[in-house]
Order: sequence, then structure tokens, then C-alpha cells
Amino acid sequence: MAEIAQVIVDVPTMQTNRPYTYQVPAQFDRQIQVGMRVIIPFGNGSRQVQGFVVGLDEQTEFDGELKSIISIMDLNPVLNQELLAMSQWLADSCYAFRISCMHTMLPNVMKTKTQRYLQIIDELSETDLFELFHGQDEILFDPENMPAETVSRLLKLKRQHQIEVTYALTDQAKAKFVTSIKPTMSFERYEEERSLLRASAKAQNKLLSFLQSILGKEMSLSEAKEITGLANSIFTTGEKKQWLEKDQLEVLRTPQTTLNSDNKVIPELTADQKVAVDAICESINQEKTAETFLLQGVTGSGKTEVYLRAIEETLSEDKTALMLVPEISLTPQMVTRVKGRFGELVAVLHSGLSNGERYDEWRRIERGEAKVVVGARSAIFAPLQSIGLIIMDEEHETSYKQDETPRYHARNVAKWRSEYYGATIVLGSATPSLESRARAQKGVYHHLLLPERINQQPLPAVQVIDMRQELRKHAESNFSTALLDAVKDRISRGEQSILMLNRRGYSSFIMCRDCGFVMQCPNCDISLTLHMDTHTMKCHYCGHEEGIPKICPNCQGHKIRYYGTGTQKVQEELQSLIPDAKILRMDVDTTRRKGAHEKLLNAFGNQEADILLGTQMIAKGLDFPNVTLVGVINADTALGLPDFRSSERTFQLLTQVSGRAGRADKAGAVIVQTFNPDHYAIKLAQHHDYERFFQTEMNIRHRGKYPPYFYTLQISVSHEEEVQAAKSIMEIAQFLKANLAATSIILGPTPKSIARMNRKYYYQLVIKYKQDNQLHSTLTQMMDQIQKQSRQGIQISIDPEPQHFI
Ligand SMILES: Nc1ncnc2c1ncn2[C@@H]1O[C@H](COP(=O)(O)OP(=O)(O)OP(=O)(O)O)[C@@H](O)[C@H]1O
Ligand SMILES: [Zn+2]
Ligand SMILES: [Zn+2]
Repeated sequence: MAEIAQVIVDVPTMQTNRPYTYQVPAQFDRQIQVGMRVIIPFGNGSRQVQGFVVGLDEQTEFDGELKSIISIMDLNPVLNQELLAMSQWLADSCYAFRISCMHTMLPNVMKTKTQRYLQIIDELSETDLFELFHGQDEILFDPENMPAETVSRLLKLKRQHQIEVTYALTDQAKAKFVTSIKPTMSFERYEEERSLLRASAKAQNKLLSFLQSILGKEMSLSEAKEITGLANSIFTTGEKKQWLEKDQLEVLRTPQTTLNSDNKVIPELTADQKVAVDAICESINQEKTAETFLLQGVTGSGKTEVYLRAIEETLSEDKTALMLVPEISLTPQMVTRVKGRFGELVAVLHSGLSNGERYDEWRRIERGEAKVVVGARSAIFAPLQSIGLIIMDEEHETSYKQDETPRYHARNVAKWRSEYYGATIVLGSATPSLESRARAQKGVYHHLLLPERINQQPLPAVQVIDMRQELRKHAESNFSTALLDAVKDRISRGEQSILMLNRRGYSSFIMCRDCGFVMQCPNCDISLTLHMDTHTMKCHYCGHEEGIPKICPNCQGHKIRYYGTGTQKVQEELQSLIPDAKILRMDVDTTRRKGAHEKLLNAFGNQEADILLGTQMIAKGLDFPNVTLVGVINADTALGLPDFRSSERTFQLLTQVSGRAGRADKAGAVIVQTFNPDHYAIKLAQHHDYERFFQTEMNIRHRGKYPPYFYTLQISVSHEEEVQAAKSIMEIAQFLKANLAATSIILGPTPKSIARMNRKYYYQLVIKYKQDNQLHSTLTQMMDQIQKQSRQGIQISIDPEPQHFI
């Protein structure tokens, strides 16, 4: 008997974590449950919004009058106890609003769509109203698609209280239904019906035999039409004659994968794999112990097989398994392997799914039909229950951290869930993040090693080419002689090459050779990027787009030139250097369409091309036996970034891309082109020496007081007026200095390296801290300020453990 509900209200502009109290009308008494979505009145007037029930009470004492819940949107809670508790923790630890955490955890379609209607209050006499309302009492208010003049006239009428606004919410979370048919009679009765037909009624005759063939079954109408080739009208006739019954059948929109299916032979484990699998399985079998393993295995050492065995064990214990991969569209081979092993039990969640597909996969998980979930970052919130195992492949990848609010790291969410269920965590990587490797060192994580490739296949030999020398020999080519010769050699042997163009912090822009003018975004402090495919200049921060100028907008000169190296330009150069090479290009431009990744990879896997040329997206997870050469066209770009992790990123990327070569019986080679051949990250990657890199980098981090020795937290402030932004970051800095522990260090405040974005000015400061009991409460206090200040247009964000410092 719940009479009072605590509701988190879904209004984005209302920045609070406080639940609101609503009356539960008697008719909903039995139905309402914590974790359901409800529609509630909010604010003045007739506004309706969505909310999430987070608490139910019986007490009726309350000062003042309570508003009542209007309706309940769900038959079952969409947030179970665990997810509700998690949303609370997530909001708290990420300094985020609970409503945005809830939305992050749920499929998109759980957001309601609000439409505004305008309604005439009294009788209408004026022609004005008649014209605006087209003679109706109510119209949809859609300011974006209405002439400005109409909008202002309508708003004026509203101010004069002639019309009022009403809100209608539509629930987008809809299951998909299709019409189905079912035979209603026995075989003999159908025979009787047949004898009554005229000889010319061939189609009906055919329908009768078909129905006889599917006795006791239900089938979708469209499938039945396809099988029989009969028209709709025949089925309608059949329904009228009561030969069949029509019904609504729910269909799940299951995403298809088009990647070549994996050979399903389950290999015998190597000795090292066995040690790892045994240790992990033992932990899975222990109830209620949340242990974390760091599985550090060189590229091609068979980490995936370890994951698969661990999943198998988890399922046999009647528990569920969650497997995260950095970006699923880039690792279709992984999905194929998991699906190949566990079939229908697998649900795949990723950004390429349509909203409907995502919703249906989500419900398959929620109902317990899918017991293994594979997905990218946000799949960590999959509504699995009794989780026994959480795997994070390539655990060092930055894509596990969300850059927008809530700024969570999937690894921390994994830890929370593993403690909730007593689940085992496996973090896998050839190049673990320094944070994780340091924890393994301390014994916080169990360290498991796969030091060798399968079949003792050697890691590829890496040759480093000094591009400063090369440029002296021949100007302005992206290809050294060594790399070109190696590629030609592979082509002549019928082997394949992967070439990577590192494009982080890299872009193509245009510049006037007369006056040096560079096209800038009118809203942001950065230059526009040239996109040859659409023939436009685009801002990668705010999305601003314009045409490519033919003459310089500054001096009207004609010497506009392209700078920077796009993959397309590199492809053209390579093609002219090796005219008969078959090149596949994989970058954002060629993979925009759904399924394009898989198509390209399939083609390459079928050896339809000699060379796969691409950006970082080709560095991960690819396992092609015929690839014996990997070339890195430019290893340096990440090194130039003002980020203390830039060496770590470079080392990780080089190791990972090198790992694509020589994975089967043919030996592999790697050629790395660089302007910094002596840099330790490049040298140590050349020698596959993770341990030395770890020691070297740890020393540097220790000296600089960086993670993993210190934690970091970034606070940014933005405002349309630079003075306002600067003023409030200074105030924050003062406040922090007065309240934080003496051991905590504040860096800044400074303008962000891109100081202006989307017409707003950005300032930031970074806190480095070891242990600071004051920090959390101080920052939470600051969150209250955010709520006050955001009303004046100032936006403050707190980012715990940011992964990018630019
Ligand atoms: N025990 C085994 N015996 C034979 N082949 C195996 C065994 N384990 C894995 N393999 C095969 O070895 C290859 C490399 O394994 P896998 O892709 O799992 O390596 P990985 O450690 O995940 O590599 P990377 O980090 O480079 O993605 C795969 O083709 C896999 O099928
Ligand atoms: Zn811009
Ligand atoms: Zn010019």
C-alpha cells in the first residue's frame, strides 16, 4: 500500500539530485514499483514530464498539497535494485546528476519525447486565431518548423491568456509486433473445406494445403506470404472463413553480423593459457569474492581463448558474463568469436544499433534470455543479473572513459558491479595501463602472464626509420625507401600489408601561400578541417561546416594550398608509387555507413587487396594470418601532445599495431617511420619491452607526481564572456586552496588549450592528490554552487581521472 512516491524528475535544465514527492492515486496502488517510469505533472500549469520512482512510502503526513502521479509507463521496473543503487553511486562518484546517470544506464528509447500543443482556452471569434489554428482547437507547437512570424503571434496570444500550452509525452520504448497467422482447424476439417471449393479457386486451395502443413504452429504473415506466394487478400479470405486466426506476434530486432564466420574448432590450451584459465575459473567458482586479474599477454598470445574459457565456466555455474571491448565496430572479429562459441546466449550492444535493436537486445538481457553481453563502454550497464565475470579487453584504451557527463570509467563501474555480485574481473592487454600494472605490482590485482605468442611464433622484428634522413634524400614523400620496398616485396609474394597513418592531433587544413591565412571556425579557436569526400571545411568541435574557398578570403589571392596528410592523400601517393597495388582504405570517411567496417575487413580477409591503409582504427584486434608487414607511416603525432600520457599512448599504439603482423605461420615484420627515432617510447616498443617501458615511465611519473602515484581531477568552467569564466575559475581555485589537504596540488587555473569552443570560453584547473579526505565533500559542496551558477550561464564540470589533457 504505497501512498507516497519519491520521484527523480527528468528535466534536463533542473540540475538537482533531490527526489520529488508525489501522491500515488489509489488505482496505481498495486501496480507501482520502485524503478518504474511514471508521468507526473511538473511546475506550474499543465506541464507533464517523465520521472523515475526511487522510493515508495506509506506515510501520508506531508505539509501542503501533493501532486499526483498521472500514469505509470512500465509494467515492470526498468531499473532493478542494483541499477538504482548504481545510479546513486555513479552520480556521487562522478559528480553528475542522477537523471543523467539513469539515462546513461538505459537504452535511448527510454527517454520520452515531449511535444507541446497549443490549445484555445475560450471560444474563438477572431479570424486571427482561426487562421493560425486552421479552424481546430488544438495544434502542435513546433517553433523550429514554423515561420518566425507565426511563432511570435502565437506567443503573444499565450501572453494574453487566449491560448494555453499542453504537453504530451510519447514513450518511444515500443516493442515491434508483426501480424501472425495460426491454423484453427484439424487436418480432416481442412479436407472438408477443400471439397467445398470450386475447382477454379486455386489460391484458396493452396492456402488450405499450406495451413495443413503448419498445424499447431504460429507464423508471421509476411513469412507465410513469402513461402506460399499468395496475396494478402487470400489470407483475409481465409480469416473470414475462419480457416485461420490472426494475432500480433512480438519480434525481436536482432542485429546481424556479416563478418565471415569463425572456424569453430576449440583449440587445446597452451601451458600458459591453462595457468591463467585455471586461476580465473577458481575465482569464478568461489561465491562472493570479487577478485581482479590482470591478464598481460603479448599480441597474438591467445588472450581471447582465455576469455572464452572463463565465460564457459561462468555459464556452467549458472551465472552471466559481461565482456567489454574498446569499440565494437572496430573489433567485429571478437564478436564473431564469442557468438561462434555461445550462439544465441550472446547479446551485442554497440552504437551502430538502431534504437529499436538496442532496446530489444536490452530486453533479451533483462529477461535473462541473453547470458553473455559483448559491447563497448556503455554495455557495462547491461541489466544482467548474477554476474559472475566481467572482462575488459584492451583495458588500457581511453575509450573506456566517457568524456561527457557522467564522466565514468568503465573499469570503476566494473569494480562496483563485481563487488555487488562477488564477480571476477579480468583486465586483458598486451600493454596494460600504468595504473593497472602498478596495482598488479602491489598485489591488488592478480598478475597473469602470457609471455609468448601461440606456437612460439616470434614477435615481429621492428625496424625504425629516421624520417629526417629520408627527407634529405627525397623531399615530401610519406614513404621511406625501406617501407616502399617492403610493401612491394609482400605484393610479389602474395602476402598482405597493413599501413597505419596516425592521425591523432592531426588534420588537413588549407592555407593561403600569399598571406598565410588559415581558415578558422567562427565559433571555436581552431582551424577548420578539410574533407575531400564532401568538399567542405568542417569544425571538429562544433560541427560548423562551409565550402572550400577558391580564393583567399583574406587577400583575395589565388594561391590556396592543402596542408596536412589525410589518408586519402596518402592513398593517392601510394597508388602512384605502386600503380598495380590493390589498396583498401579504412578511416572515418570510408566507414561511415553501417556495416562498412565489416565489409572492408571481410574483403581484406578474403585477400581482395594487398594493402589495408587506415587510421588508428586498424590497430586493434585484427587477426589476419596472411599479413606479414605492418608499416607505421608517422609514429610521432601523439608524442607532440601536451599530455603526460603521450609516451604511454605512443608505446601502446605501436605495440598494438605491430602485433597485427606475422600472427600465423609466416613471420612478420614492422617498419616504423618517425622523426624521433631516439625517443624511449619508440625504442622500447621496437624491442617489445613493456617491462622496461613500465619502469622508465613509472620513474617519470614519480618525479612529476602524476598517476599512478597521484590521482588527478580536472575542473573546467565555461561562459560566453571570457571575464566571467576566468572570474569563476579563480574563485574555485581560492575555495579549493582553503579546503583541500596540504598534500594536494592545484595546477592552474589556465585557459584550455582550445580556449574557445562553440562560442564559449573555457578555463580549467587540475588537482593532483594522493589521499584527500576533504576532496569529495569539498567538491560536493561545489556542486551546489554549480546549481546556483548555472543560472547565470556559467557551466562547471568536474572530471575525475581525465584521460585527455588537451
Ligand atoms: N591454444 C591455442 N592453440 C592454437 N591456436 C590458438 C590457441 N589460442 C588462441 N589461438 C589462436 O591464436 C590466434 C591469436 O589469438 P588471439 O587473437 O586470442 O590473441 P590475443 O592475445 O587476443 O591477441 P591481440 O592482443 O593481438 O588481439 C588466434 O587466431 C587464435 O584463434
Ligand atoms: Zn567550431
Ligand atoms: Zn591570402
